[in-house]
Amino acid sequence: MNQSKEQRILNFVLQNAVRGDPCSVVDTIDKYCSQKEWAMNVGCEKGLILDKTVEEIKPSVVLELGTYCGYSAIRIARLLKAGARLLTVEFNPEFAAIAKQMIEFAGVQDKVNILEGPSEEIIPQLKKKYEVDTLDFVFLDHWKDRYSPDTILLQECNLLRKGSVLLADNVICPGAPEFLKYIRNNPSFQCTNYPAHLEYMEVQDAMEKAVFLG
Ligand SMILES: C[C@H](C[C@H]1O[C@@H](n2cnc3c(N)ncnc32)[C@H](O)[C@@H]1O)NC(=O)c1cc(-c2ccc(F)cc2)cc(O)c1O
Ligand SMILES: [Mg+2]
Repeated sequence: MNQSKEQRILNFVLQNAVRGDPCSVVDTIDKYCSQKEWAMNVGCEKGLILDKTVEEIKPSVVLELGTYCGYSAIRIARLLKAGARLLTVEFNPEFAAIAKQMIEFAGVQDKVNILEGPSEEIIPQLKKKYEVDTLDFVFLDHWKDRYSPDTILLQECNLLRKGSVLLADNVICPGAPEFLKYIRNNPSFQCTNYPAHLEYMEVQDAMEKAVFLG
């Protein structure tokens, strides 16, 4: 049974990155995906925008929607202060299994909890089952047509507080037009656009930051 692309990425990391060194895992994934096989990690250019946002907020509780292989979970977790935690949601069991191994190899497993299932089911469980009060930072990187319904769901579940920050990947490519329309016309959010490129490609993309005003 031939391996999946995600398994090949994991194997390349296990053989070439430094165990316990999150930066080397991130760099090794970028090396593989830029030189051998493209994959939908946020990548290094947009990854820097993600890093800066995390460093600015210094969040205690982070939610990521769309774990994939764990690349952005590792990027975020490596910057979290002691005691801070990342909850990352992935509904594809194969991807969740790859991400678990990637996160453990990077040595950030104590800060990361992978929640397997669809975001629309997990979000309503965050308060009771995962003991979340409110979220300081949310990284949206799952199905692009889920961005706005899940942003509404986060508000309905009282998971956002004044100052909570959302950061959405791919608002240009593949695109999240409904999300942009919703969030930019909503007086409860202060939006900023960060033009960039699709990971590992010279295709226009962008990230959108939205601060919840309460
Ligand atoms: C959606 C994926 C990322 C992951 O999200 C999980 N997922 C989904 N919906 C849910 C849910 N409702 N709940 C939990 N998990 C969920 C899934 O299983 C993937 O692992 N990301 C993308 O599709 C994606 C695609 C591109 C892309 C760009 C140009 C192209 F020509 C082709 C593809 C770039 C990117 O940067 C992406 O991020
Ligand atoms: Mg993405």
